[in-house]
Amino acid sequence: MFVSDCLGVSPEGHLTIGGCDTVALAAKYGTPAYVMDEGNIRQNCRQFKASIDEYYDGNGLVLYASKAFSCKEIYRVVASEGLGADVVSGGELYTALKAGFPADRIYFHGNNKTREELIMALDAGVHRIVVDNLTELAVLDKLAKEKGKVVDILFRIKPGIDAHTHAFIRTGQIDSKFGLALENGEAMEAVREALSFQNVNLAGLHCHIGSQIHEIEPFELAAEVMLTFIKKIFDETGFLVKELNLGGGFGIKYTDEDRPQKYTAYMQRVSTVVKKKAAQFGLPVPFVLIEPGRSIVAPAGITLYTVGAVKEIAGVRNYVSIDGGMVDNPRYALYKSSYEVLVANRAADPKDYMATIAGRCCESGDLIQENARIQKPAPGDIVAVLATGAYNYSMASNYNRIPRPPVVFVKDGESRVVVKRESFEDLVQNDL
Ligand SMILES: Cc1ncc(COP(=O)(O)O)c(C=O)c1O
Ligand SMILES: N[C@@H](CCCC[NH3+])C(=O)O
Repeated sequence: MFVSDCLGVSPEGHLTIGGCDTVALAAKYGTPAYVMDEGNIRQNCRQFKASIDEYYDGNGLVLYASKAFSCKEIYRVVASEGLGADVVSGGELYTALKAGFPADRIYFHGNNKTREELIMALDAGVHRIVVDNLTELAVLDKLAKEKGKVVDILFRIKPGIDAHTHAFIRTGQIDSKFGLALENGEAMEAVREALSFQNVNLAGLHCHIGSQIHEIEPFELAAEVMLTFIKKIFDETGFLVKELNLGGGFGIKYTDEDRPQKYTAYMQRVSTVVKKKAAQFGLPVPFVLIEPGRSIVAPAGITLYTVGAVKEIAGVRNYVSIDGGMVDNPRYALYKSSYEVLVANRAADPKDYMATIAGRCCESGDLIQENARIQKPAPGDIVAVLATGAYNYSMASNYNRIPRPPVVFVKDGESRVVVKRESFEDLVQNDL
């Protein structure tokens, strides 16, 4: 019935998540509020883990790409499910460490890590630093030398795959700010340099072709390109790359139009390519990592808002104003992303009203959805936007000095706050 199977409707016609009534949650925690079903997050972690174990014969690891949603509790949850984590900034690393996430399961990414972040990662003893470019490689080797360490690295490679997704979230093609290109010899030059350096150890390669991808073929192509590069490295230098991180990017269902692939189908088809190519090249199958972010947390989350004014502009459109907007979910403003929206206190009623859901910022583009079909709302109703568990809280801002909403975890009918609502005092705490 809904885009995510953690959602349902109560006998009173209220939307439920993780066995909790969303109208009661809105009354208890206020709105706007992010609500996430911990059970759904854990189930997603388990599905990825089980399928990587099955298709790579236990020779693989799932990393949670924590840019999708980062707070202390999510690191605790994914750590307890046996996943590693991909962090992309000093802030994410700090949060993970504060949550007690084991450093030896942390992979540190970023296309322009600062010197301070590299030092922080070295001091923390993260498992791998994913090096983006030659400048970073040289800086890292020097920093590791100063600390008397040898740091294990992966190189981020652009496999030259143009995945079918929004241009802003496509990353695998040569015209991308991320990583080292194969076409112009830059990637091979980086490998040779790393092999000549004393304080970096080339543990493996990484690629990530983009996000919200529904086809499996681009992932198969990327795996083939990466295996071919591993073979080229072996032939030209004699060095055997033992670890291959194939990134994240698996699409999820935001609306009924989305047709995501089953993750087991992805794992089955991509592992077949990896094994086939390794056999063809006479090389051992590398240790394989994947980095899902969105697909672990997005389906588990919803955002609850309260309706303010409803402006019906005859012959133009109906604006339904909510008490949040681009500050807590900038994805429509950025990418025109589609979402399913409904009135949570009348979830079973027909969606017979066309509404543009407008936020409260001083921006005409502050919209959550245009011309969406929802139940006709009245002021005071609770609106739910579905599948907001990824890239919502993590991309939220304080524009117009609006405090960020809380994050509430639900599970089996119980709820608890894992991130408190920001207060006005929080907003001024760094002001002098
Ligand atoms: C390097 C890297 N890994 C993993 C991810 C996670 O992607 P997704 O949330 O689409 O699974 C991203 C974001 O696109 C990324 O840049
Ligand atoms: N933030 C983006 C995805 C970027 C993925 C990170 N590399 C989104 O909301 O879809």
